[in-house]
Amino acid sequence: MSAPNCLRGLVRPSATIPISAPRTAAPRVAPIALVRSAPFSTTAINARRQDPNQQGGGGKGHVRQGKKLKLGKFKKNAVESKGKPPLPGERKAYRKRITLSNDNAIPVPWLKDLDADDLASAKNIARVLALPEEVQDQLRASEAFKPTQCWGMFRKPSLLVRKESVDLMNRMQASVDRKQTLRLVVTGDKVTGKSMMLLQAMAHAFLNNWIVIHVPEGQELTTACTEYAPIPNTEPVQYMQPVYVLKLLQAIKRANEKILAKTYTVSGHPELPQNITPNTPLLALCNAAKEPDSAWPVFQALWNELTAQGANRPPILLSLDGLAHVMRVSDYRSPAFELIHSHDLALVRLFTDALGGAVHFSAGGAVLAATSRNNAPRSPSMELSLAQREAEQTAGKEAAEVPQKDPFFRGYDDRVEAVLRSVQVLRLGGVSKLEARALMEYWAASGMLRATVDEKTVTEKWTLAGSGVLGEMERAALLTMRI
Ligand SMILES: Nc1ncnc2c1ncn2[C@@H]1O[C@H](COP(=O)(O)OP(=O)(O)OP(=O)(O)O)[C@@H](O)[C@H]1O
Repeated sequence: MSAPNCLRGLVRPSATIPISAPRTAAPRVAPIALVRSAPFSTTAINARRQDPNQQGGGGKGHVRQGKKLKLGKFKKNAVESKGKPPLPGERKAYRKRITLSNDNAIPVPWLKDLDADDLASAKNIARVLALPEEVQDQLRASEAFKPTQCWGMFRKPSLLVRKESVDLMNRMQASVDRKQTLRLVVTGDKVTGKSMMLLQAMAHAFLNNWIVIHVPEGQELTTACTEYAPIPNTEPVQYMQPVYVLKLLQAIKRANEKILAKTYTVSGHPELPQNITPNTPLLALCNAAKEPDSAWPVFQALWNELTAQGANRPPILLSLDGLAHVMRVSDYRSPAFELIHSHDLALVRLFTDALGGAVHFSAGGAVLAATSRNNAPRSPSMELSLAQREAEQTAGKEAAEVPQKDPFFRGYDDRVEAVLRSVQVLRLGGVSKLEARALMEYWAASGMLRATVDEKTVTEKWTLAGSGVLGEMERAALLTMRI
């Protein structure tokens, strides 16, 4: 209300009080004391409500009594704040969290820990063996366990020794005996146990004092989710991924600490931030990488040391899961905004060179890769090369026709074919009924399978799981128990 109106309201006599009420003979005095001012109000309706004489609608103005249109009556109440939002990376850490033990599972009395040569021994086929604690730590540091696997259901992380496991470990052992490098790709249908086969190879390597370098997900290198920078003086230009390499170096250090402390450099590395002289433990060399900036030069120095010819080195296992991701053009772009081929990323190049046979380990070793069916881009050249190698491998046993390129398809990649020209292929399928029974007996002994394990149940689950595909068997038998 404006100021003049307010003042007028204060002095105006009320309409209900007669100005000349006490008509007496007394001299007329202006009845200022009797004047009642209208109550202060903000609107005409309020003024009427506050005025007792106007109650009941006696006034001239119309007060609407019925329903009123209320805008926004269905608007949700503001959501209450539910505390602190998760920090960056917290959700991902939760998603990738690995639980290796379940206190509610029954301990299996007959479960034995793995020994150095258990995985290479044919007498252990169709047996379930547990991972020793030290190896669990090493595998965890290398990120060999996957959140999609069923580790969190049992008291102790254990694995089934398959016919193929023994075959692979024997090939690895034979290559070390001959001081050669086994180059092999594990492939097969969905959830047939390819990642688990890599894990078994790593467990065998750790138990036999090899140095293990493992790239847990090929896609982390090529989907443009980590920083990259061109490496000076490389032609054609190669790119380093400093943050990823620093993480990898730390994983290598944690997983191979004991063996790196006992292995010494053969040459000096004055180019590194911390001057490394000959005869320094490789562990100290790994420790020289404190910042992403120095990670790639340190990794290169470590790799040169590990592959130094004539030096006293332990056998080396280099492995990668999700091969298809590194067998294609990556999502990174060059300064000219052209897509970068995965093999121009220095770390991927290092792996593909080793898989292609360009690297020789002085004490022998293995370069292993596993394909994945869960999350993999199409790589026609990789598929074709693996099919060709497989056909060539079986050619001696049966007359298999080697698949040829489709002359009308233009999506083949020569660089991929060159890498996979001479690799061995290990195809995984379902397990035998004997192996399936061993695993089901372990599930039942742990209290996770509430059925009598007999011929009928084993056959039922084995058949339901597409002839013993391990991931499917878990789905058929343990799905209800999955945490
Ligand atoms: N040797 C084994 N012993 C016990 N369990 C196994 C073994 N091999 C595979 N499994 C189980 O089978 C499931 C699938 O295994 P894995 O993750 O290795 O499959 P994969 O072939 O790598 O799958 P994808 O095709 O999705 O990449 C896992 O839950 C794992 O626990």
